[in-house]
Parts: sequence; structure tokens; C-alpha cells
Amino acid sequence: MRLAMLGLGRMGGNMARRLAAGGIEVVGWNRSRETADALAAEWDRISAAGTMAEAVEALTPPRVVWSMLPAGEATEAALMELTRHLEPGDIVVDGGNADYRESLDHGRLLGDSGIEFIDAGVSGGVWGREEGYCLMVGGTEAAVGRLEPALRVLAPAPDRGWARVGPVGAGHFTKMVHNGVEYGMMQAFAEGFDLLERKEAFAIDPGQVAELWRHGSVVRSWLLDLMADFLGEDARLDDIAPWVADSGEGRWTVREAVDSGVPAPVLTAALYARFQSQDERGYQARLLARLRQAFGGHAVRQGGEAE
Ligand SMILES: O=C(O)[C@H](O)[C@@H](O)[C@H](O)[C@H](O)COP(=O)(O)O
Repeated sequence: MRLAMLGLGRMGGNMARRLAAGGIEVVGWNRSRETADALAAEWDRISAAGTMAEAVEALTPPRVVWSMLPAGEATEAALMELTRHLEPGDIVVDGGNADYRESLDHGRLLGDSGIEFIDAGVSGGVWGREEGYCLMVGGTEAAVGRLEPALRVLAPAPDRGWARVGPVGAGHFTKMVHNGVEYGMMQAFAEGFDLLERKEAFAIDPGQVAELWRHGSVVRSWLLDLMADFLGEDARLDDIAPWVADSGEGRWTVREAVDSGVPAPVLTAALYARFQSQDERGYQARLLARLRQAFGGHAVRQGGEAE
């Protein structure tokens, strides 16, 4: 099988490497040509294309073009351009973290030109290249069937770690919920380890507990494995700023919960904890402190110091 990979960043580049190692030929395209050239120089089964049109030309119909471009404008522009180069029967896969509602639109847009659209939620991060990716795939059975050789190589095992979860939209919907769960699990660990670390009287080593919980405990998990690794080296995390980014999936999950009336207090609280960490102005907390002072005469800290 031969496919084109658009976007050779952390995810796309590593996926191209895993595909090539698994016997799939990859035509790579990246906004900066040098990245594609470097990857092609590294691997026999990867070649570089200078333009999207060139990448498409290097394939034989019915073609498969897999996009790992950032969700939003970059993906939007690529899909518009692909409609000009592809033919009916070709397949476009979007493996980015896109909003499933946009993927539904993309499915319709490409469908109008007879092009099959597959939305693939991809989990595994930087470890995926070695360990394999978990792939949550939405699309027609026929299109997903044609993509199967690539899915079998990308997944941790040929028959495990990938599945068609439903029609177009279902892949990114499932990945959105997956990330909501990810937020909740991460937040639960963060709160638990904060409690452990703060109990000065017991001087518990968080790294030791993370390692301990990996064995036989009901909360063992891959996130815990990762934590045990870094806490074992530096449990204080003094060099890490207390600021946690969020890329959208958590927000979409909470919006979905509200729209469908599904109670999701844990996922919502986890998202808000991230917002709190991003709040460098601290206006909320300053207002609270001031209000408390106004009604009760309670002390406030000024300029960061206790009064
Ligand atoms: O399953 C995965 O591999 C992750 O969910 C990944 O897809 C996610 O995009 C980033 O880890 C950051 O996501 P946030 O910026 O929303 O935390």
C-alpha cells in the first residue's frame, strides 16, 4: 500500500516512520519542504513531495491521503485544495484532533466530489511510534476496509487498538470523549498526589507511591506509569510552571455534555482546573479576597505578601 501523509510534525512524522517500518510506502508533504526531505533521506519507503498536488500525483487511484495537519485553518485549507486534485473514489483521512462537527462538514464537502472522508481519532502521543497508536475511526465500512492495511500497521497490534466506531464524525467524536476522560484521570491523579506531597508530617515520597500503585493497585494505568517515571527523578517539579494548556477537546466534551444534558461533573471540573491554572491575572481570586474583606473586614494579602 502507498499513501500520502500531509503534515510531518511530531505526530505525522512518527506515523510516517511507523508506516514505513511496517511496509507501507509514504509520500510525505510538509509546509516546510526540508522536513519532508529529511524524513525521506532517513527512510527508504518515504519519499518527499514539494506540493500537495505532487503528493497526490505520486499515488495511484484509488488514492489515500492522510492529513495530520493541525485542526482548524490548516486542515480546512488542505481539504479545499485536495478537492481540486483528487478524484471520485479517493479517500481523505483526517487524523488531527478536529471538532467532530467540523468533520461532519468535511465529510459532506468531500462527499459532494465523490471523495470518501474518514475521521480518525489518534491517541498515543510521542510514544505511538514505538508502541503503536490507538485509532478511533469514523467512515463508511468500504472506505475503512480499504484503509485497513495502514490501520493494522499504525495500531499496537494488527487486530487490536483500532476500530471503526461508526460513520463519518464518530471517530473524532470518540476521540473528543477520550480526551475528556484523559482530563478527568489526569486531574484525579494531580489532586491525589498534591495531598500526598503536602502531608509534611509523613514526608511521603510521591515518586515512591506512584511506583507502588503501578503494581496490583486498582488505579494502575499508563498515566501512572509516566508519572512514576518522572516523579522518581524529580518529585518536586520546581522547574515546571503551574500552567496547563488545553487544545480544545476538553472544551468540546463539556459543551457536548451541556448540549445533551449528560452530567459530567468530573470532566467539567478538570477543564476548569486548567482554566484556573491559565489565569495569570488572578482577577477572580483578587475580587473574592476584596469582597471578603468588604463584608467581614478580613485581611487581604497585598502585592503577593500576607498583611
Ligand atoms: O490521546 C492522546 O494522544 C492525547 O489526547 C493527544 O491527542 C492530545 O492532543 C494532547 O495530549 C494534548 O491535549 P490537550 O492540549 O487538550 O491537553
